[in-house]
Amino acid sequence: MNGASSGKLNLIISVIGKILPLLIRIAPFLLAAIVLIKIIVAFIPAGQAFLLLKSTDSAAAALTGSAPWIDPVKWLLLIAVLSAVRIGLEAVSEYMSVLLKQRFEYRLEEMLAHKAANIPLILFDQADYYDTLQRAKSNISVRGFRLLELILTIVECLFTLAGYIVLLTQFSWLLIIALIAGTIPTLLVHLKIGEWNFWLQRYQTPYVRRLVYLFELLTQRFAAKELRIYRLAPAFLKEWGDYYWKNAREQRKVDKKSISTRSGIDGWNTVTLLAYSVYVLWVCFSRKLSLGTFVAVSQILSSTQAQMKNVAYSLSQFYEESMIIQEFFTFMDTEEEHKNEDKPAFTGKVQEGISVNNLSFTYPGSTKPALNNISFRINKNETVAIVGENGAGKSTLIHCLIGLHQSYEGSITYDHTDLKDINVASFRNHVSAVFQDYVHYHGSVKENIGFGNVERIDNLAAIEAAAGLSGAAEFIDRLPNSYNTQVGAGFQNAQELSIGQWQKLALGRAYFNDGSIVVLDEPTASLDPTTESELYRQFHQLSEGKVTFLVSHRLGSCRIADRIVVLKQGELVEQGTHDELMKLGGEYKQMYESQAEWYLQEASYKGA
Ligand SMILES: Nc1ncnc2c1ncn2[C@@H]1O[C@H](COP(=O)(O)OP(=O)(O)OP(=O)(O)O)[C@@H](O)[C@H]1O
Repeated sequence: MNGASSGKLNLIISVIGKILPLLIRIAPFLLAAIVLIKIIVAFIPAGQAFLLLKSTDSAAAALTGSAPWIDPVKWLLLIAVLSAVRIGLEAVSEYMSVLLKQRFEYRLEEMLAHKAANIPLILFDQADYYDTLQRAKSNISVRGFRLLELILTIVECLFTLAGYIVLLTQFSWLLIIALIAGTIPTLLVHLKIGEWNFWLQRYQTPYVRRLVYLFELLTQRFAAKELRIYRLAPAFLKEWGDYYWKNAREQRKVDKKSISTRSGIDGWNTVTLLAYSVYVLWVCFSRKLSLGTFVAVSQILSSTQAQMKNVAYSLSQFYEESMIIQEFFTFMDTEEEHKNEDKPAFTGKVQEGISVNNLSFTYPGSTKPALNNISFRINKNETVAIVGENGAGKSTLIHCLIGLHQSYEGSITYDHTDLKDINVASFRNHVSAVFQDYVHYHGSVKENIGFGNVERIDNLAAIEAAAGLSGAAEFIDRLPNSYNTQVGAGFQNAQELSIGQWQKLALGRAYFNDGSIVVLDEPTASLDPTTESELYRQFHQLSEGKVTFLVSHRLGSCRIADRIVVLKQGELVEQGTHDELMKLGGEYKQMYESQAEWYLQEASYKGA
């Protein structure tokens, strides 16, 4: 066996080795019953071929008057009984397959979703991750079950072939060897075709993702406004069409090659069948065998060739599917976030302070660090404002501080424990966050706030209190079903909210969570001035007795912070209180004054 074939075989064996144990764990009895039925059904054609021989011979005898006419009828009746048994067993096995399929599909999708929820956040920023995920999830459940169907088809065909071969041993060994040898080209050709299709799919993954993205731009709500205002639809449609036809052209090329190769091999099979038939005729003639033998062997011949072709085709399909399923298992091998389950739990509250020492972080694939050698300290119960121009590294710093990015250099210590030595789940239990890109949960208002702490999600009084603090209560009371109103466009009977209202719900989540570490990354970007002022007025309610990280471009709001950290191109350039930084006359003062200037100009313009 050459290297390429052993590689194919290894792949097939390795995939079977992963899929079968999974199936056995999910539904051992169902699987066993289906396999048993397939094996019984597999022997029926050989039995029918034998009965055909008997019925043909007894019909020939009845026609010459040497046997009663009822003899062939008995044999024909038995053939019909076998057909009925086959139909009944196949129906039972089909229904069992539906049951098995549901369990199997559920398990594969559950594994995929569980993995995606536990991999490092950083992977979500990498194209490679999306390509692997796209390949892993592309109809994974359907494909997974298809593998099982193919295994069962191959098993059934092999048993049917075994039955035929037992019958043929009585006739000619040479014919058996010729039949097996004649199948090898068919098998190789189908494997090759499977390989062509797989590599095409693999190569096209990024283009297919682009296609899907463009189609979503054209059809989904998030881009609908800009598409109309900037009249972008024709350009996107053209790009979508270009990608569509690029992929289609490549697929056509592979299909053309596959069809012509397949036709060639079908031609070869026709020629070999003719040769086998002539040989059978010659054997029957020279050994003076009965007409029934000739008819039965001829039927076995064409059935054997069809079954062998089926095995070859199923094997090639299996190989193609195996290569795709392999992507699923590759994805399942992705290393998960460090959970530090064996490490001590977080104390629940910062008792002394947090130290950031020489913290650096570089995004994968990037040559420039997003954070470069940053050091500062935060005391207990302090509010720290992190400011800086766009792209300075504020969000990245926050993600490191709360352990969402784990692959940083340097250290972050909470009291005297390194963040990397704290049990992650216990730490996250105490973090409340409003991220810049907070989520719009398409569900009820109650859930949108309650997701801040799912363990207390049924505590409506606490949810209402959180909504009161975040400024959401007022608009919630005006909603048709108050806290039970379904929100988020695109679902039946759901009401869409304004961006500011969504942000108030996100703030409500943070209030409801009541963690001792609070992250507010642009928490008021979409709030109206009155709500924003109110939020900062009652800021102590959110931050009292806690450590709060606040990112805001509205520098006026940073005055409530005990400490301000100024970032520039990933480096910490200044830190201190508002007054200290104003006195320093550096980056912060310049930013603050350029913003204040605008308000002053506005005031003088109004006064004029
Ligand atoms: N996923 C990513 N992959 C590579 N580089 C990234 C990624 N996310 C951010 N960056 C880069 O890291 C730097 C810091 O980004 P970050 O989002 O932390 O800035 P920021 O100060 O929060 O900006 P803004 O004020 O615009 O929100 C930027 O140069 C940005 O281009």
